[in-house]
Amino acid sequence: MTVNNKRVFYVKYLAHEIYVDILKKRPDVRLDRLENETPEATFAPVLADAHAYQIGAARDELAPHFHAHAELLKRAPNLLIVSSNGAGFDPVDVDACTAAGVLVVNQSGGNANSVAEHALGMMLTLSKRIIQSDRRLRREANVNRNDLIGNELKEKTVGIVGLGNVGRRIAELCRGLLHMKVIAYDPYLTVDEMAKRGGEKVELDDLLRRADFVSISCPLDNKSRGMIGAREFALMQPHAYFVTTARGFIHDEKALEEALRDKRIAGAGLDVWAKEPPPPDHPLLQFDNVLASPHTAGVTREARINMGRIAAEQILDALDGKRPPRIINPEVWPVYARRFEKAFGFMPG
Ligand SMILES: O=C(O)CC[C@@H](O)C(=O)O
Repeated sequence: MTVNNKRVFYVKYLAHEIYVDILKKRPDVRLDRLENETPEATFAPVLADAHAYQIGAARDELAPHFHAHAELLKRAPNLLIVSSNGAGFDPVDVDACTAAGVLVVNQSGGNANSVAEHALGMMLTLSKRIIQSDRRLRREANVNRNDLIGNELKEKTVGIVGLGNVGRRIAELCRGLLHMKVIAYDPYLTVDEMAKRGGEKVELDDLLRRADFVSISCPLDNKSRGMIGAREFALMQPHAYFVTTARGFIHDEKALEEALRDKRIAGAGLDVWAKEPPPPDHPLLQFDNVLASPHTAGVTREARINMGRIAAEQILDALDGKRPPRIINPEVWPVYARRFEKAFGFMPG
């Protein structure tokens, strides 16, 4: 085996050590670690050499010069694969990668349970008014319990937007654990596929009108960007909660602020933001009925280990000439295969 002929680089703080451990076991792989603070000039030689690049999934967390855009790709002529640490791949310009013959993979499914549990936690916390109870108890001597009447989730309707890995797990938990009714909007799934994933297929407007909890778990793309705005919040019931663990920009923050101010909905659970992390004086953080987290739905030990392992396996698949299972741009394969052959002397299968 040729030593060190496959070159991988990753941005340090984003990768779990299991990722490093797996790749380090391979004598044919040279692994370069960069820090998020590494200046552009320093990583130019690494870039010029690299076959594989492990990148973060959240846009604002990664220094802009690390984003996999056309400029970066021009300076990385040997690059075969860009791999996002998450299910999302915000810092990756997929079209530019496809044009350059570079495979893009994500780690979809690796953090699905963690994200779904977070969505469920938000629904429970909001509905049972746990945060409000906690806050009031800390500042008031005689809290009136009747001000804090909550609702059970049992037999309520959850409307899930996007029934992929995360949405499906939310559906399972809501139905199985809490005996909720599940309706879902996902234009990519048929009625039967939806039923297999435990949801009744409905259109988005219908979902917004019927749901007691609206939970967003679809990817951010051109179709979902701005999908939930003033019109959509107006369709929701006044007692309904809006929860999102997907991406900022799918919902319009200004419209949500207005819906909350006008009491058109009961509250919101927000893990994702247009700008992350949101500043403490963000208007949405001023509402007592907003439960907020800084994109931590998938930040659990278990998810990090899963994601790191899957990411390392997919990088090795690609560098060993096997087709990784989670390709975002499968149409690139023929061009990729020719580039791979040129680099390693055989066609990937
Ligand atoms: O960095 C992470 O925790 C992953 C982000 C998560 O939203 C995902 O895209 O899977």
